Amino acid sequence: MLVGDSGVGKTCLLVRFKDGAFLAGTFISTVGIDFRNKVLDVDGTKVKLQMWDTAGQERFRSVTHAYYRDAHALLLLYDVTNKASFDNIQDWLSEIQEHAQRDVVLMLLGNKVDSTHEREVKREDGEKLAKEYGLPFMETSAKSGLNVDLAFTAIAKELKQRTTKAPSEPRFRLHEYVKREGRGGSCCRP
Ligand SMILES: Nc1nc2c(ncn2[C@@H]2O[C@H](COP(=O)(O)OP(=O)(O)OP(=O)(O)O)[C@@H](O)[C@H]2O)c(=O)[nH]1
Repeated sequence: MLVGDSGVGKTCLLVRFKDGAFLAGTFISTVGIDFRNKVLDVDGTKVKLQMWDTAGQERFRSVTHAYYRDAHALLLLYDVTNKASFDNIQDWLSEIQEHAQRDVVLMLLGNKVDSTHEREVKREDGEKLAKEYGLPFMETSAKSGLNVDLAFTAIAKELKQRTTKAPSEPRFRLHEYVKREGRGGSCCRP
């Protein structure tokens, strides 16, 4: 499930992952909740991800609350060009604590990293916040595609392990995987 303020790029991130395209142009806010499926090959196993795209607008909050309970993983997004969306992360974390399952997989993403000139949130600030809450963190761009597949693949690997891991299999380590595989945030032309 993707959560975060309105306009941070949740729908675009999902569309980039699902269809490999960027939704440029007019911003159409999600109403309530929407979902898309994608089947991934994770180390030889087919994993079907059902991805719920929530509305960031305050007025839909009660609708999205109802979905937290069933979510296995949450991608919490802010927009690196919008400081307010970053400042609101703490409030989102409180919501998550209140409504989501205790063992939900949670990842923090700073999106729109392609907009280098408009950046208002430094990468280090994202890293610091993530560290404070013990969250895996990456900067992404739905526009350039930076780290988008990686974020969803990491989640899929973690979820697959939680359901099917044999005792003899090595443990998948989400934090380490994201740190190792994630690419730098301020490069990459669209
Ligand atoms: N430059 C840039 N723009 C982006 C990126 N992702 C989204 N946008 C733009 O940001 C605006 C909002 O994107 P959405 O994906 O609709 O935002 P949302 O978080 O789903 O918004 P709600 O549905 O209201 O919660 C759109 O105009 C997008 O084109 C990105 O990675 N880079």
